[in-house]
Amino acid sequence: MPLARVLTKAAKQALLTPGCGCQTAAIAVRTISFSPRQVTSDASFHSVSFSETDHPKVLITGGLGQLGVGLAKLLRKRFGNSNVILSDIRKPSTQVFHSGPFIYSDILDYKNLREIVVNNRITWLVHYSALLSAVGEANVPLARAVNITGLHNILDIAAEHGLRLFVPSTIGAFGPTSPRNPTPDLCIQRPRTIYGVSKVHAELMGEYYHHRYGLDFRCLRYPGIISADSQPGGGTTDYAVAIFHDAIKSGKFECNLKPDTRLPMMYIDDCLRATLEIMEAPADQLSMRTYNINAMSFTPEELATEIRKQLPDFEISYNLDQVRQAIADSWPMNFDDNNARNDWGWKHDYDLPELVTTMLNYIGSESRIARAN
Ligand SMILES: NC(=O)C1=CN([C@@H]2O[C@H](COP(=O)(O)OP(=O)(O)OC[C@H]3O[C@@H](n4cnc5c(N)ncnc54)[C@H](O)[C@@H]3O)[C@@H](O)[C@H]2O)C=CC1
Ligand SMILES: CC(=O)[C@H](N)C(=O)O
Repeated sequence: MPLARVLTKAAKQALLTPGCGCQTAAIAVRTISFSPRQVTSDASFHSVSFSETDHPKVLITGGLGQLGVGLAKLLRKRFGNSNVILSDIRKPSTQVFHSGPFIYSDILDYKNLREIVVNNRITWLVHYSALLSAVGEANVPLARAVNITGLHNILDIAAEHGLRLFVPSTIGAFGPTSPRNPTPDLCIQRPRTIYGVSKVHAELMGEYYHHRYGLDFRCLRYPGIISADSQPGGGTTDYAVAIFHDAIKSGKFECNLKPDTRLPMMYIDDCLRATLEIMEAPADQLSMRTYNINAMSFTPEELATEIRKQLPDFEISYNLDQVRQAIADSWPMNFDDNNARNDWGWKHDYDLPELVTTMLNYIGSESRIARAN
C-alpha cells in the first residue's frame, strides 16, 4: 500500500480510537501531519520555533488586490522590508515589484504554497486571495475553488507549519435572516452569495482548526473598504470608491445601488491598522477568533451630500445593478463591533467627513499631477 494511504489509514484509526479525543494541540498537529499531503520528513517543521521578540516573517496571498499592497507597506514599515512577502497570480506593477519581495503563488497549488512557506521560513500568513461578492456570483465554480478549496490549502499549510493565520471575513457573511441594524458578532448567518457562504465556511473552519489543532487563527469581518490608490476587485460596495474618482473627473456619478441602501464602510487605513492590531494582540485578549469591526455606515445619498459640501455641483444619478442591489439588501446596515472594542481596543479614526476629505484630496492631487505631466 502506498505510504500516503498507510498514513491516512493510521490517522483515521487514531481519530476513531476511543479515548483518543485528540484534545491537545500536540496530538492534533500530529494527526494533521498524517495528512496524505505531508511527507513524513516534514515532522520536524513543528519544532521550528518563533520567538515573540523576533520579527514575524509574513506572506500575503492575493496581495495585488485592493488591500494587499497597502498592508504590505504597513507591515514592512513595522517589521522590515525583507520580512513581508507579497504574492499573487497576477503580474505586479513595476512600482510594486521594486518596493519589496514579491513571489508568484497560486493558492490552489498546495506544493507551491508549502515551498514558499518552508523556503522563506514564514511565520505569519495573511490570506487575502478571494473572489468578491459580485464577481463570485458571475463565476460560482471559480469562486468555490478559490474561496473554499484554496482556503483548505491555507488552513493545512498554517496548521502544519505552526503559522499565525489571518483570514478576513466580511459583512457579506450575513444574510437576509440576520439582524441587520445592528448586526452582532454572533447571530444567524445564512448568506445568499457564494462569497458569503465561503466566508462563513472560512470563519467556521478557522475556529474549528483553532479549537481542534491549536491553530492561531484570527479573523476580522471587514465592512466595505474605501481606498484612493487601489481599485476594488468586483464587490457590492465598489460604488463607494468609484464615486470619488468620477466626482473629481466629471463631477457626475451613476450609482448602481438605490439612494437609500445603507451599508457599513471603512477607510483603508483603519482596516489595515485593525489587521495589524489583531495579529499583534496577545492571545489572552481574544475572547473570540472572529470579530466584526466597524467605522461608519452610510447610503449613496448621504455620501453624495457629504461630497457636495466640497464639490457643490456634484450630481448623482441611479441605474440599478439588480445583482448587487439584491446582495446589498441582504447585508448588514450597521455593524456591532463592541467585542473588538472591548477585547483588544479597536477604535476607528475615520468617520464620513474625514473619509470624504481624504479621498477627494488624494484623488484630486493625483489628477492635478497627471494633468501637469
Ligand atoms: N475590499 C473590501 O471591501 C473587502 C475585502 N474583504 C476581504 O479582504 C480580502 C482582500 O480583498 P481585496 O484586496 O479587496 O480583494 P481583490 O479582489 O481586490 O483581490 C483578490 C486577489 O486575489 C487574487 N487571486 C485570485 N485567485 C487567486 C489564486 N488562485 N491564488 C492566489 N491569488 C488569487 C487576485 O489575483 C486578486 O489580486 C479578500 O479575502 C476579501 O474577501 C472583506 C471585506 C471587504
Ligand atoms: C464588503 C465586501 O466583502 C466586498 N467589498 C464586496 O462588496 O464584495
